[in-house]
Amino acid sequence: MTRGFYIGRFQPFHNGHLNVVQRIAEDVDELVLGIGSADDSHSVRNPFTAGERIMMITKSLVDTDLVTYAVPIEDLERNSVWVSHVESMSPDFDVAYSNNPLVIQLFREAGIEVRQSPMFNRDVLEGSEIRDRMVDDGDWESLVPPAVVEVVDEIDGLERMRMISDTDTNGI
Ligand SMILES: Nc1ncnc2c1ncn2[C@@H]1O[C@H](COP(=O)(O)OP(=O)(O)OP(=O)(O)O)[C@@H](O)[C@H]1O
Ligand SMILES: NC(=O)c1ccc[n+]([C@@H]2O[C@H](COP(=O)(O)O)[C@@H](O)[C@H]2O)c1
Repeated sequence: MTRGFYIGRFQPFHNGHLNVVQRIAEDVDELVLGIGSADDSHSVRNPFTAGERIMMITKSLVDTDLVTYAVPIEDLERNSVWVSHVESMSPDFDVAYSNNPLVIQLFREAGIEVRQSPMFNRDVLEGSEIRDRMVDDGDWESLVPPAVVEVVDEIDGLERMRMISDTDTNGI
């Protein structure tokens, strides 16, 4: 039995992340999704809470043939102890998945195998691009799983993002 660990901020969980999970499912029996920067929300880069991201991920993966766990991981001031922090919060895992250079470095220094995945449609499947479209009334719905659209609707997420964006722009 192999268990993987895939870390991201998932702001929001999009079709690029879904493709990565589907690819990882070919390698492992179980997957922990680490919800990074779990302590941040209501900001331009991190509009959604950890709980809201858990809803997006859990509902999006309900039909995936993989046992998954979503685990919130708060940020720390000290990179040197971040891997221990992750391990203290997560079910044990055998291999980590990330394309983030700092994450790769920290896991490798701790002796944990890291696998990178190819980027899918990165010109549009990128959190910042999708968040911009959500604020600007562009087409974002086609870039995320349908369950994410439902969650954003349930929490009135677009209204929140526009408020945050206005506040940020006006410096209030
Ligand atoms: N389109 C994609 N294809 C494959 N991997 C992706 C894609 N988008 C993001 N990833 C990877 O998923 C992990 C988590 O990414 P993250 O949650 O930061 O999303 P992001 O799209 O890069 O968002 P942001 O623009 O907010 O940083 C990272 O390792 C990232 O490289
Ligand atoms: N010191 C730390 O708290 C630390 C170190 C490395 C990565 N992280 C987090 O891991 C996540 C990595 O995800 P992304 O690949 O989506 O950036 C982010 O939430 C990032 O803040 C935190």
